[in-house]
Amino acid sequence: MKIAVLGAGAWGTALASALAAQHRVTLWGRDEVLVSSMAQTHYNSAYLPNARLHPQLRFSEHFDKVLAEHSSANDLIIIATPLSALRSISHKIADAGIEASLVWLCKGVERGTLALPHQIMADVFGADAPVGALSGPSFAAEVAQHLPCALVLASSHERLNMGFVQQLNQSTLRIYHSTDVIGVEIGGALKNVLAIAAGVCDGLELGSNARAALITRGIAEMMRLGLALGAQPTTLSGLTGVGDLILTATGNLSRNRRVGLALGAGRSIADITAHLGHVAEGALCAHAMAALAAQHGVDMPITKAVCAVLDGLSPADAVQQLLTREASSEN
Ligand SMILES: NC(=O)C1=CN([C@@H]2O[C@H](COP(=O)(O)OP(=O)(O)OC[C@H]3O[C@@H](n4cnc5c(N)ncnc54)[C@H](O)[C@@H]3O)[C@@H](O)[C@H]2O)C=CC1
Ligand SMILES: O=C(CO)COP(=O)(O)O
Repeated sequence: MKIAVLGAGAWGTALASALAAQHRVTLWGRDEVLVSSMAQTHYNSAYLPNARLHPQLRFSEHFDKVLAEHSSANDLIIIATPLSALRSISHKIADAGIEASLVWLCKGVERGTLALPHQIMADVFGADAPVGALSGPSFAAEVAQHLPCALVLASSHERLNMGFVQQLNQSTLRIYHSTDVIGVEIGGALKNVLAIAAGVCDGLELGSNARAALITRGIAEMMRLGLALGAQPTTLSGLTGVGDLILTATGNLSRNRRVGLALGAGRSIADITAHLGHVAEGALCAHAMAALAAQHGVDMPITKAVCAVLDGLSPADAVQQLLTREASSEN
């Protein structure tokens, strides 16, 4: 299969390299200098410096040319930018009038509109377009080292749901299919916010009991919001929900967890993001997530606490506020 990956950050690069073992893959990046250096060295020095990229992986900085080469219904285009760029890059793809299927990797809720990624795509391409979300517990650095990883491709379109899933599966990359796009996207968006909370908890050295409690109560928030939006409980407890939360809340490769650790250690969010070098979607969408929950009348105390810390409340005070809420039933 011919695949174009648009966006040469950590995840786009790692996935493109993994898929290049079985497909003809072109990685598009907007930074000419980085693309040229990747083509010469087969390393992405800016976003994934320790992984040698697959020798068959192709590179390009020519957006229109890459789209023209992946314009048929048999081709797949994977959008690997942060959520903030999904709408603008999708409009550029729509302008090209191509028939390829589209998959996005970003996780989050759009600020302002409170749209999930699939709603952004429906705005741009219409409700019946062959599009889908690829999500799940997947640190880019591990996928780039060919370590095993399981993902979910969620789409309501037959072409993606069965056809492409079969073709994308390979020995170290197991891809399940799902039609529960909302469930997959809510889990992926919220786990980033909850990973910040877990990082804060560990940054404050509150112990393993506290972290287990926080993650479990985070799952309760994920279930409440997901169910209110029409997600299936089995999706929320699956790879893209609880699975990705376990990874991101406990694994130090997570940028969101590292944001939380640094907040817990007393650093400001402005200082942390200025030095992170990557996107931390949880920090960008925590307020939108809280607004979405409020819109649906869903109580999300941990998400609200993360928003308060991002707004400058001291992490210790945020923890005190969480712990001293009125007693309530667990369920
Ligand atoms: N890194 C990881 O392990 C995983 C990341 N994700 C998600 O994938 C998305 C991308 O993450 P990463 O690649 O890790 O981020 P990153 O911060 O490593 O790289 C972001 C890339 O997007 C590019 N970009 C930003 N705005 C753009 C625009 N308007 N047009 C074209 N390119 C643009 C940047 O130049 C950079 O190459 C995020 O939503 C993230 O949550 C999902 C699963 C795993
Ligand atoms: O989504 C991810 C793993 O599945 C990556 O998480 P971070 O963005 O926190 O690094």
